[in-house]
Amino acid sequence: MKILLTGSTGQVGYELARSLQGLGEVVAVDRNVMDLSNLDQVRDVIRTVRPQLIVNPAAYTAVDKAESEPELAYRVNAEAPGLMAQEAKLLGAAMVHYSTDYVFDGSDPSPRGEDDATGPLNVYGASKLAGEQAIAAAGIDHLIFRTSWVYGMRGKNFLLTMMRLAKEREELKVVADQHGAPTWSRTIADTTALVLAQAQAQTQAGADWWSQNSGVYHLSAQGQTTWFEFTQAIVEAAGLSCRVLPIGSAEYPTPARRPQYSVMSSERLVSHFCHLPDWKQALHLCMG
Ligand SMILES: NC(=O)C1=CN([C@@H]2O[C@H](COP(=O)(O)OP(=O)(O)OC[C@H]3O[C@@H](n4cnc5c(N)ncnc54)[C@H](OP(=O)(O)O)[C@@H]3O)[C@@H](O)[C@H]2O)C=CC1
Ligand SMILES: Cc1cn([C@H]2C[C@H](O)[C@@H](COP(=O)(O)OP(=O)(O)O[C@H]3O[C@@H](C)C(=O)[C@@H](O)[C@H]3O)O2)c(=O)[nH]c1=O
Ligand SMILES: [Mg+2]
Repeated sequence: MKILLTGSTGQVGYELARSLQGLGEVVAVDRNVMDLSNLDQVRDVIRTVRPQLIVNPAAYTAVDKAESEPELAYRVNAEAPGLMAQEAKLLGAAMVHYSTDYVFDGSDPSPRGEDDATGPLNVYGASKLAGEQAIAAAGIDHLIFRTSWVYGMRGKNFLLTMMRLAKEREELKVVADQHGAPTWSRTIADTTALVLAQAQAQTQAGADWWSQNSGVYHLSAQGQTTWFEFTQAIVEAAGLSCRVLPIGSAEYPTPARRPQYSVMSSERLVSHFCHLPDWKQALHLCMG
Protein backbone atom coordinates (compact mmCIF):
# COMPACT_ATOMS: atom_id res chain seq x y z
CA MET A 1 0.00 0.00 0.00
CA LYS A 2 1.23 3.47 -0.92
CA ILE A 3 0.61 6.02 1.85
CA LEU A 4 0.90 9.79 1.47
CA LEU A 5 1.76 11.27 4.89
CA THR A 6 1.54 15.03 5.52
CA GLY A 7 2.90 17.06 8.43
CA SER A 8 5.83 14.77 9.20
CA THR A 9 7.59 17.61 11.02
CA GLY A 10 4.70 17.88 13.52
CA GLN A 11 4.24 15.98 16.77
CA VAL A 12 1.84 13.34 15.44
CA GLY A 13 3.28 13.25 11.92
CA TYR A 14 6.77 12.55 13.24
CA GLU A 15 5.49 9.54 15.20
CA LEU A 16 3.34 8.35 12.28
CA ALA A 17 6.35 8.31 9.96
CA ARG A 18 7.68 5.57 12.25
CA SER A 19 4.45 3.77 13.18
CA LEU A 20 3.15 3.43 9.59
CA GLN A 21 6.34 1.82 8.23
CA GLY A 22 5.02 -1.74 8.52
CA LEU A 23 1.93 -0.97 6.44
CA GLY A 24 3.55 -0.15 3.14
CA GLU A 25 5.48 2.53 1.30
CA VAL A 26 5.22 5.83 3.18
CA VAL A 27 5.72 8.98 1.11
CA ALA A 28 6.18 11.75 3.70
CA VAL A 29 5.76 15.33 2.50
CA ASP A 30 6.48 18.50 4.46
CA ARG A 31 5.35 22.05 3.75
CA ASN A 32 8.24 22.60 1.30
CA VAL A 33 6.80 19.89 -0.94
CA MET A 34 3.11 20.32 -0.20
CA ASP A 35 2.01 23.60 1.37
CA LEU A 36 -1.57 23.12 2.54
CA SER A 37 -2.30 26.80 2.00
CA ASN A 38 -1.56 26.23 -1.71
CA LEU A 39 -4.47 24.16 -2.99
CA ASP A 40 -3.07 23.76 -6.51
CA GLN A 41 0.07 22.27 -5.01
CA VAL A 42 -1.97 19.91 -2.80
CA ARG A 43 -3.82 18.64 -5.90
CA ASP A 44 -0.61 18.29 -7.95
CA VAL A 45 1.25 16.32 -5.28
CA ILE A 46 -1.65 13.88 -4.78
CA ARG A 47 -2.00 13.34 -8.54
CA THR A 48 1.73 12.71 -8.84
CA VAL A 49 2.07 10.36 -5.86
CA ARG A 50 -1.25 8.54 -6.49
CA PRO A 51 -1.55 7.10 -2.95
CA GLN A 52 -4.02 4.42 -1.87
CA LEU A 53 -4.23 6.10 1.53
CA ILE A 54 -3.77 9.73 2.61
CA VAL A 55 -2.87 10.27 6.28
CA ASN A 56 -3.19 13.94 7.21
CA PRO A 57 -1.91 15.10 10.62
CA ALA A 58 -0.78 18.47 9.17
CA ALA A 59 -2.83 21.36 10.51
CA TYR A 60 -2.83 24.99 11.51
CA THR A 61 -2.60 24.45 15.30
CA ALA A 62 -1.80 27.93 16.66
CA VAL A 63 -5.06 28.38 18.58
CA ASP A 64 -4.60 32.04 19.59
CA LYS A 65 -3.03 33.16 16.31
CA ALA A 66 -5.93 31.63 14.36
CA GLU A 67 -8.21 34.32 15.78
CA SER A 68 -6.37 36.91 13.67
CA GLU A 69 -5.66 34.61 10.68
CA PRO A 70 -9.02 32.90 10.12
CA GLU A 71 -8.61 32.69 6.35
CA LEU A 72 -5.32 30.81 6.58
CA ALA A 73 -6.64 28.55 9.36
CA TYR A 74 -9.68 27.61 7.24
CA ARG A 75 -7.61 27.03 4.11
CA VAL A 76 -5.21 24.65 5.92
CA ASN A 77 -7.71 22.97 8.27
CA ALA A 78 -10.83 22.82 6.11
CA GLU A 79 -10.28 23.53 2.40
CA ALA A 80 -7.07 21.50 2.02
CA PRO A 81 -8.46 18.38 3.77
CA GLY A 82 -11.66 18.75 1.73
CA LEU A 83 -9.62 18.84 -1.47
CA MET A 84 -7.55 15.83 -0.31
CA ALA A 85 -10.81 13.93 0.16
CA GLN A 86 -12.06 14.88 -3.32
CA GLU A 87 -8.75 13.78 -4.85
CA ALA A 88 -8.87 10.56 -2.80
CA LYS A 89 -12.29 9.91 -4.27
CA LEU A 90 -10.92 10.20 -7.83
CA LEU A 91 -8.15 7.73 -6.94
CA GLY A 92 -10.37 5.36 -4.96
CA ALA A 93 -8.13 6.06 -1.96
CA ALA A 94 -9.02 6.21 1.73
CA MET A 95 -8.17 9.02 4.13
CA VAL A 96 -7.15 9.24 7.78
CA HIS A 97 -7.54 12.68 9.35
CA TYR A 98 -7.20 14.20 12.83
CA SER A 99 -9.44 16.62 14.64
CA THR A 100 -9.79 18.11 18.09
CA ASP A 101 -11.75 18.32 21.34
CA TYR A 102 -12.02 22.07 20.58
CA VAL A 103 -14.94 21.28 18.22
CA PHE A 104 -16.99 21.14 21.45
CA ASP A 105 -18.17 24.14 23.47
CA GLY A 106 -17.39 22.44 26.76
CA SER A 107 -20.43 23.68 28.59
CA ASP A 108 -21.65 20.30 29.85
CA PRO A 109 -19.34 18.52 32.33
CA SER A 110 -19.71 14.95 31.03
CA PRO A 111 -17.53 13.13 28.45
CA ARG A 112 -18.56 13.84 24.85
CA GLY A 113 -19.47 11.10 22.41
CA GLU A 114 -18.82 11.25 18.67
CA ASP A 115 -22.45 12.06 17.90
CA ASP A 116 -22.87 14.77 20.53
CA ALA A 117 -23.53 18.32 19.38
CA THR A 118 -20.49 20.37 18.43
CA GLY A 119 -20.13 24.11 19.02
CA PRO A 120 -16.60 25.43 18.66
CA LEU A 121 -15.72 28.52 20.70
CA ASN A 122 -12.76 29.62 18.58
CA VAL A 123 -11.58 29.91 14.97
CA TYR A 124 -9.23 26.92 15.23
CA GLY A 125 -12.03 24.64 16.49
CA ALA A 126 -14.47 25.92 13.86
CA SER A 127 -11.93 25.41 11.07
CA LYS A 128 -11.23 21.85 12.25
CA LEU A 129 -14.95 21.08 12.37
CA ALA A 130 -15.32 22.40 8.81
CA GLY A 131 -12.48 20.04 7.80
CA GLU A 132 -14.30 17.05 9.30
CA GLN A 133 -17.48 18.00 7.46
CA ALA A 134 -15.68 18.47 4.12
CA ILE A 135 -14.18 14.96 4.38
CA ALA A 136 -17.48 13.34 5.35
CA ALA A 137 -19.22 15.17 2.48
CA ALA A 138 -16.82 13.68 -0.09
CA GLY A 139 -18.28 10.24 0.62
CA ILE A 140 -14.94 8.41 0.73
CA ASP A 141 -13.59 5.68 2.99
CA HIS A 142 -12.26 7.64 5.96
CA LEU A 143 -11.30 7.70 9.62
CA ILE A 144 -11.37 10.95 11.56
CA PHE A 145 -9.64 10.67 14.93
CA ARG A 146 -10.53 13.49 17.32
CA THR A 147 -7.78 13.83 19.91
CA SER A 148 -6.86 16.34 22.63
CA TRP A 149 -4.07 18.20 24.43
CA VAL A 150 -1.28 16.51 22.41
CA TYR A 151 2.20 16.40 23.91
CA GLY A 152 5.50 14.60 23.42
CA MET A 153 9.22 15.10 23.94
CA ARG A 154 9.62 16.96 20.65
CA GLY A 155 7.87 19.75 18.80
CA LYS A 156 5.84 22.59 20.26
CA ASN A 157 3.60 21.53 23.10
CA PHE A 158 2.40 22.29 26.62
CA LEU A 159 4.69 19.71 28.28
CA LEU A 160 7.87 21.20 26.82
CA THR A 161 6.67 24.77 27.43
CA MET A 162 5.99 24.01 31.08
CA MET A 163 9.29 22.16 31.59
CA ARG A 164 11.11 25.19 30.21
CA LEU A 165 9.12 27.67 32.32
CA ALA A 166 9.48 25.51 35.45
CA LYS A 167 13.27 25.70 35.08
CA GLU A 168 13.21 29.48 34.54
CA ARG A 169 10.73 30.48 37.25
CA GLU A 170 10.01 29.77 40.90
CA GLU A 171 6.27 29.83 40.43
CA LEU A 172 3.82 28.96 37.65
CA LYS A 173 0.18 30.01 37.57
CA VAL A 174 -1.94 27.66 35.51
CA VAL A 175 -5.65 27.54 34.71
CA ALA A 176 -7.53 25.00 36.81
CA ASP A 177 -11.01 25.43 35.31
CA GLN A 178 -10.40 23.85 31.88
CA HIS A 179 -10.78 20.06 31.87
CA GLY A 180 -9.43 17.68 29.23
CA ALA A 181 -7.29 14.65 28.50
CA PRO A 182 -3.59 15.09 27.65
CA THR A 183 -2.65 12.60 24.92
CA TRP A 184 0.86 11.46 23.96
CA SER A 185 1.64 11.87 20.24
CA ARG A 186 2.96 8.28 20.18
CA THR A 187 -0.33 6.87 21.49
CA ILE A 188 -2.11 8.54 18.58
CA ALA A 189 0.33 7.23 15.98
CA ASP A 190 0.50 3.69 17.35
CA THR A 191 -3.27 3.45 17.64
CA THR A 192 -3.66 4.72 14.07
CA ALA A 193 -1.23 2.05 12.84
CA LEU A 194 -3.03 -0.67 14.76
CA VAL A 195 -6.42 0.27 13.31
CA LEU A 196 -4.96 0.50 9.79
CA ALA A 197 -3.31 -2.92 10.17
CA GLN A 198 -6.73 -4.34 10.99
CA ALA A 199 -8.23 -2.54 8.00
CA GLN A 200 -5.55 -3.94 5.71
CA ALA A 201 -5.83 -7.51 7.01
CA GLN A 202 -9.63 -7.61 6.84
CA THR A 203 -9.75 -5.96 3.42
CA GLN A 204 -7.28 -8.53 2.10
CA ALA A 205 -9.48 -11.25 3.62
CA GLY A 206 -12.39 -9.93 1.55
CA ALA A 207 -14.26 -7.89 4.17
CA ASP A 208 -15.73 -4.50 3.34
CA TRP A 209 -13.89 -3.04 6.33
CA TRP A 210 -14.04 0.61 5.32
CA SER A 211 -17.79 0.65 4.69
CA GLN A 212 -18.32 -0.89 8.10
CA ASN A 213 -15.87 1.30 10.02
CA SER A 214 -15.63 4.71 8.31
CA GLY A 215 -16.43 7.68 10.52
CA VAL A 216 -15.38 9.72 13.53
CA TYR A 217 -13.62 8.20 16.56
CA HIS A 218 -12.49 9.92 19.72
CA LEU A 219 -8.86 9.00 20.44
CA SER A 220 -7.69 10.46 23.74
CA ALA A 221 -5.95 9.05 26.77
CA GLN A 222 -8.32 7.75 29.44
CA GLY A 223 -9.17 9.81 32.49
CA GLN A 224 -9.26 13.57 32.73
CA THR A 225 -7.41 16.45 34.32
CA THR A 226 -6.92 20.22 34.17
CA TRP A 227 -4.01 22.22 32.74
CA PHE A 228 -3.09 22.97 36.38
CA GLU A 229 -2.98 19.29 37.45
CA PHE A 230 -1.25 18.34 34.20
CA THR A 231 1.47 20.90 35.04
CA GLN A 232 1.79 19.54 38.58
CA ALA A 233 2.29 16.04 37.16
CA ILE A 234 4.89 17.28 34.65
CA VAL A 235 6.87 19.21 37.27
CA GLU A 236 6.80 16.24 39.65
CA ALA A 237 7.82 13.69 37.01
CA ALA A 238 10.67 15.96 35.88
CA GLY A 239 11.87 16.29 39.47
CA LEU A 240 11.66 20.10 39.33
CA SER A 241 10.97 22.24 42.39
CA CYS A 242 8.85 25.03 40.85
CA ARG A 243 5.61 25.90 42.73
CA VAL A 244 2.44 25.44 40.68
CA LEU A 245 -0.58 27.58 41.57
CA PRO A 246 -4.16 27.18 40.29
CA ILE A 247 -5.85 30.17 38.64
CA GLY A 248 -9.12 30.77 36.80
CA SER A 249 -9.27 31.29 33.02
CA ALA A 250 -10.19 34.94 33.63
CA GLU A 251 -6.75 35.44 35.21
CA TYR A 252 -5.01 34.15 32.07
CA PRO A 253 -6.59 36.11 29.21
CA THR A 254 -5.97 34.77 25.70
CA PRO A 255 -7.23 35.85 22.23
CA ALA A 256 -9.07 32.51 21.76
CA ARG A 257 -11.77 31.23 24.11
CA ARG A 258 -11.20 27.64 25.22
CA PRO A 259 -13.79 25.08 26.35
CA GLN A 260 -14.18 24.52 30.08
CA TYR A 261 -14.84 20.81 29.71
CA SER A 262 -13.74 19.07 26.51
CA VAL A 263 -13.18 15.53 27.82
CA MET A 264 -14.22 13.00 25.17
CA SER A 265 -15.33 9.42 25.64
CA SER A 266 -13.12 7.10 23.55
CA GLU A 267 -15.48 4.20 24.24
CA ARG A 268 -16.30 3.69 20.53
CA LEU A 269 -12.63 3.28 19.59
CA VAL A 270 -11.88 1.07 22.59
CA SER A 271 -14.84 -1.23 21.91
CA HIS A 272 -14.09 -1.49 18.16
CA PHE A 273 -10.30 -1.65 18.21
CA CYS A 274 -7.98 -1.42 21.19
CA HIS A 275 -7.19 -0.26 24.70
CA LEU A 276 -6.05 3.32 25.36
CA PRO A 277 -3.72 4.21 28.26
CA ASP A 278 -4.56 6.42 31.22
CA TRP A 279 -3.18 9.95 30.71
CA LYS A 280 -0.83 9.79 33.71
CA GLN A 281 0.62 6.38 32.80
CA ALA A 282 1.31 7.64 29.29
CA LEU A 283 2.91 10.82 30.64
CA HIS A 284 5.32 8.75 32.73
CA LEU A 285 6.16 6.49 29.79
CA CYS A 286 6.79 9.54 27.63
CA MET A 287 9.00 11.26 30.19
CA GLY A 288 10.54 7.85 31.07
N1 LIG B 1 -1.41 19.80 19.19
C1 LIG B 1 -2.51 19.53 19.88
O1 LIG B 1 -2.59 19.79 21.09
C2 LIG B 1 -3.68 18.87 19.21
C3 LIG B 1 -3.69 18.57 17.88
N2 LIG B 1 -4.80 18.01 17.30
C4 LIG B 1 -4.81 17.70 15.88
O2 LIG B 1 -3.92 16.61 15.68
C5 LIG B 1 -3.25 16.76 14.43
C6 LIG B 1 -1.75 16.72 14.65
O3 LIG B 1 -1.37 17.81 15.45
P1 LIG B 1 0.14 18.01 15.95
O4 LIG B 1 1.02 16.99 15.35
O5 LIG B 1 0.09 18.17 17.41
O6 LIG B 1 0.44 19.45 15.30
P2 LIG B 1 1.82 20.23 15.25
O7 LIG B 1 1.49 21.65 15.48
O8 LIG B 1 2.84 19.55 16.09
O9 LIG B 1 2.27 20.02 13.74
C7 LIG B 1 1.55 20.58 12.69
C8 LIG B 1 2.12 20.07 11.39
O10 LIG B 1 1.36 20.68 10.32
C9 LIG B 1 2.28 21.28 9.44
N3 LIG B 1 1.70 22.43 8.77
C10 LIG B 1 1.14 23.53 9.33
N4 LIG B 1 0.76 24.40 8.36
C11 LIG B 1 1.09 23.81 7.18
C12 LIG B 1 0.96 24.20 5.82
N5 LIG B 1 0.44 25.39 5.46
N6 LIG B 1 1.40 23.35 4.86
C13 LIG B 1 1.95 22.17 5.19
N7 LIG B 1 2.11 21.74 6.45
C14 LIG B 1 1.68 22.56 7.44
C15 LIG B 1 3.47 21.69 10.30
O11 LIG B 1 4.57 21.94 9.48
P3 LIG B 1 5.78 22.93 9.97
O12 LIG B 1 6.60 22.11 10.91
O13 LIG B 1 6.47 23.27 8.71
O14 LIG B 1 5.11 24.09 10.63
C16 LIG B 1 3.59 20.45 11.17
O15 LIG B 1 4.22 19.42 10.48
C17 LIG B 1 -3.80 18.07 13.83
O16 LIG B 1 -4.87 17.75 12.98
C18 LIG B 1 -4.30 18.84 15.02
O17 LIG B 1 -5.37 19.72 14.66
C19 LIG B 1 -5.93 17.69 18.01
C20 LIG B 1 -5.98 17.95 19.36
C21 LIG B 1 -4.84 18.54 20.08
C1 LIG C 1 1.82 28.82 29.30
C2 LIG C 1 0.61 28.86 30.20
C3 LIG C 1 -0.64 28.51 29.71
N1 LIG C 1 -1.72 28.56 30.51
C4 LIG C 1 -3.05 28.16 29.98
C5 LIG C 1 -3.52 28.83 28.68
C6 LIG C 1 -4.53 27.85 28.18
O1 LIG C 1 -5.80 28.10 28.76
C7 LIG C 1 -4.00 26.50 28.65
C8 LIG C 1 -3.38 25.67 27.56
O2 LIG C 1 -2.40 26.43 26.91
P1 LIG C 1 -1.91 26.18 25.41
O3 LIG C 1 -2.05 27.45 24.67
O4 LIG C 1 -0.60 25.53 25.43
O5 LIG C 1 -2.90 25.11 24.85
P2 LIG C 1 -3.80 25.16 23.56
O6 LIG C 1 -3.04 25.75 22.45
O7 LIG C 1 -5.14 25.68 23.85
O8 LIG C 1 -3.92 23.59 23.33
C9 LIG C 1 -4.81 23.12 22.38
O9 LIG C 1 -4.14 23.01 21.14
C10 LIG C 1 -4.98 22.63 20.09
C11 LIG C 1 -4.11 22.50 18.84
C12 LIG C 1 -5.88 21.50 20.36
O10 LIG C 1 -6.39 20.86 19.45
C13 LIG C 1 -6.37 21.28 21.77
O11 LIG C 1 -6.70 19.93 22.03
C14 LIG C 1 -5.37 21.76 22.80
O12 LIG C 1 -4.27 20.89 22.94
O13 LIG C 1 -3.04 26.79 29.67
C15 LIG C 1 -1.63 28.93 31.86
O14 LIG C 1 -2.63 28.98 32.58
N2 LIG C 1 -0.39 29.26 32.36
C16 LIG C 1 0.73 29.25 31.58
O15 LIG C 1 1.83 29.59 32.09
MG1 LIG D 1 -1.11 26.26 21.69
